[in-house]
Amino acid sequence: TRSSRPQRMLAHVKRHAARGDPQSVIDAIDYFCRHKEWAMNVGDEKGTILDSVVCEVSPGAVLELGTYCGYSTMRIARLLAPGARLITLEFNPANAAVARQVIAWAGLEHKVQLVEGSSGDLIPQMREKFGIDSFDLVFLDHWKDWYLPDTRLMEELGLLHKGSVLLADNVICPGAPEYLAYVRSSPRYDSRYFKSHLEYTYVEDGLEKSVFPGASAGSRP
Ligand SMILES: O=C(NC/C=C/[C@H]1O[C@@H](n2cnc3cncnc32)[C@H](O)[C@@H]1O)c1cc([N+](=O)[O-])cc(O)c1O
Ligand SMILES: [Mg+2]
Repeated sequence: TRSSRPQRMLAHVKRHAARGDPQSVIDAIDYFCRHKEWAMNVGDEKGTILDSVVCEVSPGAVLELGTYCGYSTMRIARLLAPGARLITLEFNPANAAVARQVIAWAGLEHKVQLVEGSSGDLIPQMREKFGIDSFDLVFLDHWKDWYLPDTRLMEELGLLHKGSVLLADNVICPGAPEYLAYVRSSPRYDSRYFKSHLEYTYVEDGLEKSVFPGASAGSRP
């Protein structure tokens, strides 16, 4: 059967990127998506915003929702301090298989825990199965109408602490209107929009960075 776009992307990485060199893998994927086949990686322009937030937070524990081919997984993992942990969730086994190989080609597999399954099922298992108490940074890039329910789930499970940062891709295109309305209106978040463009295009898109000031915020005085 015909190969998939993620498989063709992986083949391009193996042909053009140097093993153990995350930047060359990132650059190869950006080249592939810009000049051969568009794909829904966060991309280079929004990627630099992602990088700056990761460096600012310098997280000990990161959760990524929606691995896809592992592009943003690599962007985050390459900036993590020794001992910091990145857990990334992906429910499509074919995408997970490609992502594992992309992450391994970059030599970042020891920094990443790629877990196959749906966020709704796996988020409640973070403590018992992965020994995670709370996340310093969450990157939301999975199905857009799951951003809000998964955020509510993380709140209810106490997986966000004072200062935890939620960074959401695509809040304009394709858009996550309910999520955006929630984080921008809730007294529980200090939210800021980073204007950019949809990956590899001139269409407007952006990232929303929302800091969780703590469960006490927004409660009755
Ligand atoms: O639709 C988009 N992203 C959805 C991402 C989906 C990826 O996350 C997984 N997933 C989904 N819910 C999941 C729940 N749990 C685990 N993995 C999950 C899917 O198996 C897929 O690998 C998108 C679309 C455009 N676009 O221009 O159209 C641009 C973008 O940047 C995008 O991110
Ligand atoms: Mg996206």
